[in-house]
Amino acid sequence: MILLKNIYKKFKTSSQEITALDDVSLTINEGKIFGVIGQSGAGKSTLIRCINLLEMPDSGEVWINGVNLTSLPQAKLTLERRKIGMIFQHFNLLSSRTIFQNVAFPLELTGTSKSEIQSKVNELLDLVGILDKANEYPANLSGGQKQRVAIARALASNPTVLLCDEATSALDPSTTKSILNLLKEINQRLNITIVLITHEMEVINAICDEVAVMKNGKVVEHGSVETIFTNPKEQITNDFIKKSLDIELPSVFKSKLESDTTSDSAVIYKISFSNQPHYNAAIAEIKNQFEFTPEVITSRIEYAGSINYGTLFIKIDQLFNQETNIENYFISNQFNIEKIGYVRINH
Ligand SMILES: Nc1ncnc2c1ncn2[C@@H]1O[C@H](COP(=O)(O)OP(=O)(O)OP(=O)(O)O)[C@@H](O)[C@H]1O
Repeated sequence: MILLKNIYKKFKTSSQEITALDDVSLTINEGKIFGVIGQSGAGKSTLIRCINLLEMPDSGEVWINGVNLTSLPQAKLTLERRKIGMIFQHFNLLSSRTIFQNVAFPLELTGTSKSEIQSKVNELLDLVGILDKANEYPANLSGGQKQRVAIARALASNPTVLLCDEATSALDPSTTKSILNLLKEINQRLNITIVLITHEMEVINAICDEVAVMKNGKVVEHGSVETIFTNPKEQITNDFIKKSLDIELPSVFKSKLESDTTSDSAVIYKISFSNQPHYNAAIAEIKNQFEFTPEVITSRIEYAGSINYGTLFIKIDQLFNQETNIENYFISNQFNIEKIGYVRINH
């Protein structure tokens, strides 16, 4: 378990004093994947760096598995730090060492025997899926492969905690997905507690059990991902959720969008919902009640645990005179519905 108690951290520059962490307290339970989200400058990096004391808090305590790291003398702290692995946005690999030698590095520092290093590094490279790259240099690897090496290196000292500092921010969406899947697999197979920081709710949604939202150096809201997604209390949390779900009206409709209705117009609505039956059920019920089926132009549904979130655009031809009924149907069934504009049917 990781316990942060009343952590404060200020930075002084020549012109100002910045409060990066302002009385942050958090409990991160063993074996969980805990995400910290916030905008740039919110204090996420400072927070994660305070967990392994790469950054020393001005005051407050950091406890890991019952040990108060903030009270330890340097030599003992060095030993405790070995139980905390860390990976970074830009991988931080040693360019003059092969992949094997990069992963072996922390083991060499602790005086591990050559034969032990050989078997441990091979085991780790196999775990992260790049055993075949053992003799390559980092320059010859893709971003995703480099992050796999960094993960293997971070696991070399058998840590109980893995800190991930924007570990997927430099990766494309499909590589991000594969690295997040790998982190989830490691969490489950090795029971390692993972703390990750990100500015994307999709990352939280993909693998985290719990989330803390940071703003101006404070944790403004935290809880299980399901609870936060279902019932966000802060505007900033709402904004992150919305941003992660947002879809655009396809350009073919956008270019024809008008603000006023005409005799041959169809209305375009944007509809959003959470924790609801699939929108297909609503469309089927509308067809049943009003003998008219709205056209779904585009849609997106995501899940946070068992809670779904969806956004869709629909088009309703005004000729059938059903748009008010349909609007009311969505409103009374707890969907948010917003009229975006009109498109002419015959243009
Ligand atoms: N070494 C430093 N010296 C001075 N100011 C710093 C230092 N490190 C961080 N800060 C300041 O502390 C605040 C919090 O920074 P931090 O890097 O923790 O935020 P962040 O949420 O991780 O942002 P980002 O997503 O942009 O990395 C910012 O205002 C930043 O400018």
